[in-house]
Amino acid sequence: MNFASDNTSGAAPQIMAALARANGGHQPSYGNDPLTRAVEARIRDIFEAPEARVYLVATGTAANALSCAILTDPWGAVFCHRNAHIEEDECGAPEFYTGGSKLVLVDGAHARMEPQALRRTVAHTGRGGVHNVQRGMVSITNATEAGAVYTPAEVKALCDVARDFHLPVHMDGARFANALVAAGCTPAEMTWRAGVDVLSFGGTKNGCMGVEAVVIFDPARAQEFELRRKRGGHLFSKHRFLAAQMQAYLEGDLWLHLARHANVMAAKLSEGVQAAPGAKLVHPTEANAVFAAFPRAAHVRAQAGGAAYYLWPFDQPLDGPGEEPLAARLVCSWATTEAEIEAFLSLIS
Ligand SMILES: Cc1ncc(COP(=O)(O)O)c(C=O)c1O
Ligand SMILES: C[C@@H](O)[C@H](N)C(=O)O
Repeated sequence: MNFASDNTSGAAPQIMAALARANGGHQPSYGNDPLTRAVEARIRDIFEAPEARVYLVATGTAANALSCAILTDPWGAVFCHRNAHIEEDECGAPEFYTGGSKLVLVDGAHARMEPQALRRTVAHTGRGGVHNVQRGMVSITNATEAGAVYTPAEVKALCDVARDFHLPVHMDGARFANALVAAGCTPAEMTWRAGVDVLSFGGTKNGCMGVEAVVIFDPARAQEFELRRKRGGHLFSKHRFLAAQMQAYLEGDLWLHLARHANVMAAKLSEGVQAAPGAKLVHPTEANAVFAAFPRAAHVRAQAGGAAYYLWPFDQPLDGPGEEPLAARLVCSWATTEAEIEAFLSLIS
């Protein structure tokens, strides 16, 4: 029973088979191979964006930090939610790769930025001239760090605020497939049609071994990304192995099938947890993660029974003071089974 993260799942068999198939003979390096060309074209097709530029990297943090670096000056603010991954879990990589941009935090329920809160925060920034950081860019996470999903209309509402201040928008889509399946829209509707300029299109959490695609909808921004990717040490020399994963991921809509499975498992788990004694959701279950509080005794039984998961927030101890129920983050993936869910529910009920 592993609900610790979708990062703990293995790679889907189709991905591993694709890696083995791609391992024959010699291929041009650094992304000059035919497989990479094919994947770039496929992604432009999926996003209905023939002018988009596509770049593969191996981690979501690299995708996010390099995306921020082409969207803001070092003296610019990166407006993001206070629980954004780029704020809480990337060890300052966005600040590092941008040359020192300041992350300016915005509130909103379920780690979704609230448009008026964004507007107020941006309006307040940079009014003191050289004495203040300037307005730089906006970064949205979809699905969010609290398992919620922005609809295209909600993405557009934030992008409209950004546009009013002439700011570009990045989307951290480490779980983009989960958000897309949940929202039931097209990739274009969830991104550039809503006003997103650059997308970190995740594959790793959703069944790949390690690949993320940065999709840059304005080709004028591409050259700088190419230089920053190489300079940052994120240009894979045996690039065919990133491309092979991404090609298999997109083949036959595998990416959507894997995400749908994870979301369905999370919905099943969420329903079961809510029926458990003393349990309640702390965030809505909209994608592949369940955020719920349940009694400490249930946590003790679950962990003694072999369930792997994190308390939420991550750093609180199970044996700390107090009697109130403790919250947990329970993440489902392409590999989650109904048997795992039934076993977990039996332990907490
Ligand atoms: C929302 C979100 N964005 C970005 C990342 C970064 O991905 P990576 O750990 O591959 O750097 C993660 C990691 O799980 C994540 O949860
Ligand atoms: C660091 C942790 O948040 C990781 N990104 C995960 O979602 O599991």
